Amino acid sequence: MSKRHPVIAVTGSSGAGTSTVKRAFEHIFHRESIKPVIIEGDSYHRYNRVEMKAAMKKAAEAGNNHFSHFGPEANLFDKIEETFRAYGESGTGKKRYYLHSDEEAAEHNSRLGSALKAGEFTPWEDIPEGTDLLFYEGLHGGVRDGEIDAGRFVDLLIGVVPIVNLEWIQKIHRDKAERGYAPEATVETILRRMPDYVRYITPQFSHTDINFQRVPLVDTSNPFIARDIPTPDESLVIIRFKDPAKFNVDFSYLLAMLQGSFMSRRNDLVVPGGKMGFAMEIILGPIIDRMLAERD
Ligand SMILES: Nc1ncnc2c1ncn2[C@@H]1O[C@H](COP(=O)(O)OP(=O)(O)OP(=O)(O)O)[C@@H](O)[C@H]1O
Ligand SMILES: O=C(CO)[C@H](O)[C@H](O)COP(=O)(O)O
Repeated sequence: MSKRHPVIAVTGSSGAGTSTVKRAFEHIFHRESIKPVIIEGDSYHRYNRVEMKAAMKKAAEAGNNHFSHFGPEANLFDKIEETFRAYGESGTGKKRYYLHSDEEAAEHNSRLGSALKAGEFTPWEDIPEGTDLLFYEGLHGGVRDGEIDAGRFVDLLIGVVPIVNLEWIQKIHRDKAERGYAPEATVETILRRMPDYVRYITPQFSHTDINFQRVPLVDTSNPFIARDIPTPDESLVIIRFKDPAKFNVDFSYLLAMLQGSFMSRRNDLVVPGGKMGFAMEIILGPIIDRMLAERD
């Protein structure tokens, strides 16, 4: 655990909503004049898009149809752990980006003067000096694999976990709207990733400090034909604290502030979906403030 250089990680499956939660954090950082270095989990993929296709084909020829972006073969788990450790020790490290789309490629090409294409990585760059904290958002912020345990160097580990039907609806919609993938292709991806999902994604949520689990209140029985993502008002969010005392969580205060909220278990607070952003601000803002105030 670091005090001088705190590390915060938001971890969740593809389509879970970690990018959406990142935006809530960005509001907190902006309002509190906090200078983060933001690390995107997809930058720790092992292969670019062309290489990944070739690696999947090779694995399939050897009888493995489950080679996926969720597992250790297609990611640099050791580098995630090393980045958290190095930043925690010295506030330094390297970062890069995986360019999902032409828009993202254009943005980085104009910054770097490069001609990178969608599906490629930017070169590794030094993390700028003088940042207040490292903020990771992606698939594997708390991943464990053999000797690797990325979460041991994380000061605040947050899980973003809609129930799985909702996660798939969100993934299918986002992949179509923002990444141009047909729903059938996304369903194939979900199927291919399932063994790694169970082995490497879900176990993280037993080690997270706080989980945000969105639960729809409308029928999502067949996520593969759903036309719309249930709206915030059509959902509840279960917020589960692993150890409320660790972060001085005051449930009475939260219940009073969050109209319509209730406790469903000793550590589980339920809030209306539309209040998720507000709940994040009043829960996470003070935790981050304290983390920064306690820096030695
Ligand atoms: N709380 C929410 N309410 C309504 N829609 C949401 C919510 N969270 C996420 N979504 C929607 O779900 C889709 C996926 O969300 P997002 O892009 O944040 O996922 P992600 O976890 O970052 O995925 P990836 O890791 O693959 O980039 C988006 O269309 C987003 O608008
Ligand atoms: O969201 C993802 C993982 O979080 C993507 O599936 C992954 O980054 C690969 O992207 P693509 O298949 O578009 O190259």
